Amino acid sequence: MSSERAIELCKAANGLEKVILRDARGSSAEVYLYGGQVTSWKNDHGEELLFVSSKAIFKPPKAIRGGIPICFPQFSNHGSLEQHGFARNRFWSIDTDPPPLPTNSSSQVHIDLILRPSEEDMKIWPHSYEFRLRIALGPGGNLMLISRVRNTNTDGKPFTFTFAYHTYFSVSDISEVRVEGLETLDYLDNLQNKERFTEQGDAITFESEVDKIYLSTPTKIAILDHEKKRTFVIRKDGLPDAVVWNPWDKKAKAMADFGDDEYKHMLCVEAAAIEKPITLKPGEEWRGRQELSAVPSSYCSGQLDPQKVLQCS
Ligand SMILES: O=P(O)(O)OC[C@H]1O[C@@H](O)[C@H](O)[C@@H](O)[C@@H]1O
Repeated sequence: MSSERAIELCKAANGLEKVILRDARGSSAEVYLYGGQVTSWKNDHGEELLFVSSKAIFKPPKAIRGGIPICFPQFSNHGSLEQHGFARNRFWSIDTDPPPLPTNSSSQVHIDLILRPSEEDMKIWPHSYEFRLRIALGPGGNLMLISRVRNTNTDGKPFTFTFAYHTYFSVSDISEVRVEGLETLDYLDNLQNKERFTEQGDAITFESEVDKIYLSTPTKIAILDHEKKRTFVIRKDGLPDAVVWNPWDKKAKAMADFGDDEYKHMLCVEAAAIEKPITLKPGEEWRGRQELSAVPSSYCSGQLDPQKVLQCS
């Protein structure tokens, strides 16, 4: 753990343990050890940037509805495991002595978590692994997540997995939101038997349920919230795909842990590795990194490059 004063471990809902990170300028993040899940990210004005449902159930075995669930070792129902794998409803531990990372994130306020399989887990996914997750508050209050998955099998066997940072962004009104960086890309539509389509030229806007896996996406994606005059920028490495999900009204009503109207105030854009699953031989390690920033923005229609969106703020 870095700088003790900036990190607090406390008991939260239902006795679950939560780590709070605070940087010198007042940005903060909260992480539940249950799920290794970020449940809050606030800017230096104390504004919440992530969505967590008012109906979220903070109790195992249900995953927490909102924040940044970790989907591992399976995204969605792309395999025989439970939906989105099991990492999001396991208890992670604080990793007090993680191997160094070749980034400068160790100088920032950060916490390292680790997940290893239990004997029960080995029955459903018979592989030995170490999943290390670093959560850091970077310059300007950026939220960085770095995942490292290592194959520690002693039987010589490789394993294969899919992965997503299932980030729920808080938005003012979904009808006023547009996503830039995914136009003209191919996607698999989960609402149409995972059939493959090509997105048309315009930035993506929302007027009904959406559940798409965009393939081979750029490393930067922007979410423009017109009403809030805020732009989220997602930067990602090792995560070629991006899922865009909003349940809209009917699915919202069908989810017990989600308010009927809450779909208006959230959008999931999920940095992911799905189409080409990751295979690791014993001793090999995979790394997947996501950095989120939130900046004030004016409405810049048709800017395909998120960097330009930043420049015109
Ligand atoms: O309800 P869950 O298991 O958290 O999943 C929520 C959604 O997660 C998205 O990532 C999937 O693409 C959707 O198909 C799914 O409905």
